[in-house]
Amino acid sequence: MSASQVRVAVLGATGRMGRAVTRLAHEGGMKVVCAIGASDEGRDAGELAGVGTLGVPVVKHVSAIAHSGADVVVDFSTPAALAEASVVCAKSKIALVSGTTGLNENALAALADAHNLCAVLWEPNMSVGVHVLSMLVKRAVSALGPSFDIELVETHHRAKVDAPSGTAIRLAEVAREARGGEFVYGREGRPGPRRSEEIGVHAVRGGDVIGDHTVFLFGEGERIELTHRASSRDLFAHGALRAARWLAGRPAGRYTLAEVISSS
Ligand SMILES: NC(=O)C1=CN([C@@H]2O[C@H](COP(=O)(O)OP(=O)(O)OC[C@H]3O[C@@H](n4cnc5c(N)ncnc54)[C@H](OP(=O)(O)O)[C@@H]3O)[C@@H](O)[C@H]2O)C=CC1
Ligand SMILES: O=C(O)C1=N[C@H](C(=O)O)C[C@H](O)C1
Repeated sequence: MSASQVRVAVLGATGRMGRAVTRLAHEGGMKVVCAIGASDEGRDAGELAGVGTLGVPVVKHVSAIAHSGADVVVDFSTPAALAEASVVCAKSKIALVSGTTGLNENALAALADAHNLCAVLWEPNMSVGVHVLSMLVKRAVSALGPSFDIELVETHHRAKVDAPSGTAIRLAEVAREARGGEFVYGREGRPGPRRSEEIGVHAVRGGDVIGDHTVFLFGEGERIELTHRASSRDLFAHGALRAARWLAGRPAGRYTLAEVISSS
């Protein structure tokens, strides 16, 4: 769909990502028709996002999506809110783009059910740069072979509630698919010498870091470090809105950012 035709419901509209999504959707000519947040009920979503009054008051209930006229929901919220939205989108046949991380079994099951009834795209990282990073990781891990040790370090702002980041888990999965292995989350005590099959995953939290990911590949006498650093949340919001434009109107199914990038 062209941007001006797409009607968007923003789930998590009062949050860091949701405000960026609302602002960039509006600036990009999309119509924000619904805004959901746990607080700030009744406040205008455009004012919260710094783009002036949009006439879209924040509502608390995810069920509002059903009657909003939205073509697509863009979600950056919590696993519980995403689980609820998956059910509403599935029933109402509304497309769902979600970047929420730290998903529990309930949210994963709700998303999996929704794939059968509406178009769903869930990605732990909506940036094109991280998409390319994961291709580089796959290639480097395969080329270097088992003599190189794989460790991942992610760094995020102090307010992040899940660890390790969804992106770090995805990158670790990419490495494991390339050559097998076993995830080790942090180390403490006396774990003994590192085993070659370990894929170490480590989370650092502090300040206002938007999101850094480094994949270390340690060999004898050399190492490779593949790093992505986000310096603005806008890149994630842009990626999610690009996906939303692409996904709106598509048949039920599970879609990926890779498909969006390769075809739009
Ligand atoms: N895939 C990607 O590219 C990215 C993913 N993320 C992920 O997105 C998620 C949100 O991140 P961020 O914006 O920083 O977090 P925030 O805490 O700033 O925002 C969370 C939003 O969810 C809302 N919310 C919480 N509970 C409910 C509920 N029960 N019903 C409706 N809304 C609810 C909050 O409302 P209120 O503020 O009113 O309490 C808020 O609007 C995280 O999982 C994060 O990891 C983040 C960046 C990029
Ligand atoms: O919570 C965040 O901020 C981010 N979360 C995502 C994740 O968990 O991977 C993506 C990004 O790094 C920012």
